[in-house]
Amino acid sequence: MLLAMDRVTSYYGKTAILKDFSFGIEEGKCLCVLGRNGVGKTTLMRTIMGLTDRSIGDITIKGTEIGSSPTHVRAKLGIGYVPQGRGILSEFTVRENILLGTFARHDGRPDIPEVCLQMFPYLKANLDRRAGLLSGGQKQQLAIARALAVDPKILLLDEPTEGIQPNIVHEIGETLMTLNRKLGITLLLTEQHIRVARRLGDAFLMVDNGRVVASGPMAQLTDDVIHHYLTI
Ligand SMILES: Nc1ncnc2c1ncn2[C@@H]1O[C@H](COP(=O)(O)OP(=O)(O)OP(=O)(O)O)[C@@H](O)[C@H]1O
Repeated sequence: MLLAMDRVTSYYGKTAILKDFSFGIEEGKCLCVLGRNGVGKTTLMRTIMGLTDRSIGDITIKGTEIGSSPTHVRAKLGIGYVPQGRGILSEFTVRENILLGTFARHDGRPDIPEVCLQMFPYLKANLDRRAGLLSGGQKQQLAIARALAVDPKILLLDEPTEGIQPNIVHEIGETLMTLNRKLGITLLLTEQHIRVARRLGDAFLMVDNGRVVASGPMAQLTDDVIHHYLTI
């Protein structure tokens, strides 16, 4: 397994949000995390990055235990993170936003890796543009480019298509497909669009009330499972 959790419970204050949570993702695969609003999907991402108040249980990357490591150490071990809402700094340029990602590179190189620009011609042509002027889809590209700047083995993406115009959702899906299938970057993402999840994911993880309630190869994500856990 590239990344794995074994019986992890994660807390905000004294409240356990993620409970006894176990899963694994093999190198090169794409795992889609599904579940209704508020079930703990974002908390899962933040727990992997070390951004909740506290967690117990094992979190490993390539067998190395990271559950008590600070966030920057986890990033350096090859975990890139595209947070919900993207976390773009509006007053900074496209270039500066991407460079922010390079701080966590394991080789310490402070330049923009070629892959970031190859993937996103718009960003390449607009490096000096203020990020606040970008469209939602372009900001999402920028957040992905910034996460790629750490040269990650695995990319965590929290709702990458949220708040994006319907016609661009497909485009973001294609970008993620390229990262996974062509560049071999392992993906762990939360996704509201079932069609996108089905197309991208090798496997799924259904979360309810902070626990894994169903999981398996994407072919096993039946309409029944969706109906049971996702419709209100
Ligand atoms: N910083 C925080 N402090 C305390 N409680 C929090 C914090 N962040 C989230 N929670 C709580 O943890 C639970 C899970 O939230 P989380 O954001 O992980 O869910 P989610 O599945 O990602 O939902 P959404 O899709 O709405 O973002 C919620 O009950 C939420 O109120």
